Amino acid sequence: MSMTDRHIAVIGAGAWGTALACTAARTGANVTLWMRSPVAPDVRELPRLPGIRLPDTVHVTGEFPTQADLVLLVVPVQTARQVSTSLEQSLTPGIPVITCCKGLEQGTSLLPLDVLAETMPGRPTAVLSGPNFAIEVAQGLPAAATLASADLPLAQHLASQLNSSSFRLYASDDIAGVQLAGAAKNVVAIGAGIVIGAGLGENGRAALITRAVAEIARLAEALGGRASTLAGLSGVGDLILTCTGRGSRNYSLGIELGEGRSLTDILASRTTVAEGVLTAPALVALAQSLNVQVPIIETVTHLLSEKLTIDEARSLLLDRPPTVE
Ligand SMILES: NC(=O)C1=CN([C@@H]2O[C@H](COP(=O)(O)OP(=O)(O)OC[C@H]3O[C@@H](n4cnc5c(N)ncnc54)[C@H](O)[C@@H]3O)[C@@H](O)[C@H]2O)C=CC1
Ligand SMILES: O=C(CO)COP(=O)(O)O
Repeated sequence: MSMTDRHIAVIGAGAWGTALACTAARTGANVTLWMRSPVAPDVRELPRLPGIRLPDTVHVTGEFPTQADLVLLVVPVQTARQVSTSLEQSLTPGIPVITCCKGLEQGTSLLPLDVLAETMPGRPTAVLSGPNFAIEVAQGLPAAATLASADLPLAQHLASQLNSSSFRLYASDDIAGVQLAGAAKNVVAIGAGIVIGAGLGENGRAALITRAVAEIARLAEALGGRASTLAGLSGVGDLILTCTGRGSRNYSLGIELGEGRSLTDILASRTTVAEGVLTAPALVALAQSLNVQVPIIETVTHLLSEKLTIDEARSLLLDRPPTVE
């Protein structure tokens, strides 16, 4: 099959789905982009990424695909169960689905691939995660990400299908580590934003990010993942981007919280998803069930639910007994 005979289906036309449709089109594939409220076929600019013109080989549709070479699921993680359940009814068995969601399901604390194992049993699946602001990927600026599957040859095949000269993909088989890193970095980014918004300084932010790596690595290992994954694109890579880049919705939400705005006010003024807000309590529940200590993630969760003030949170983290690194 030539590269141009391929069909990549993208489910979800938010910022990230729109960007992934653009990068998939750059591989030479034909792309269908599923939208809840589809626009007319001649509309070439979508609301979540204004200023980005969709390539001619991207076709926007309101119909789920029945056939494709691979499918990217790019919806907010809290809707992954509902959307994948509907998708499963039309998609031919055996077609691989790659989740691009970053977060844990509220209530169950399940990682996206565990949700798909329930809604799409038996289907080959993988996860895509890395330091990737949608707008830059859509513009074709250089970026890289990890594509992980429990089946490494499948991960390598899928990575080769999405790889291009602007979007470089690395294969992995550490699905627990990659998914957990992608979920947790959103919570850590809220914490990093709070540090900056409250004027606590860049030293504090660097310390918070670094100690969070240790926390996430412990959790990843408890779930059967590898601590070394945290040194990769889905770990430190995405923490660097999301905990320092003003383009991050989670980090900017944290900054506003640190400046004293209430979570309710901030969320009311936004239309885009900040996955860390609902993932934070789900991560705490997961850590408790695995008996893993996650003081930073727990503190951010308490700040979000206003169980702690910023002053109390600062004391709680800094007054912990000294330990070895
Ligand atoms: N924006 C980014 O730079 C990146 C986002 N991600 C992840 O991708 C996922 C999606 O994020 P974005 O595209 O940025 O979100 P977004 O906030 O830009 O858009 C979300 C989209 O999902 C749709 N949607 C909401 N509820 C739905 C439902 N019940 N059924 C179907 N569609 C529904 C909305 O209409 C909207 O188009 C998140 O898990 C995010 O963490 C990952 C990497 C980069
Ligand atoms: O996942 C992202 C970058 O890798 C996007 O981060 P935000 O969801 O915080 O904007």
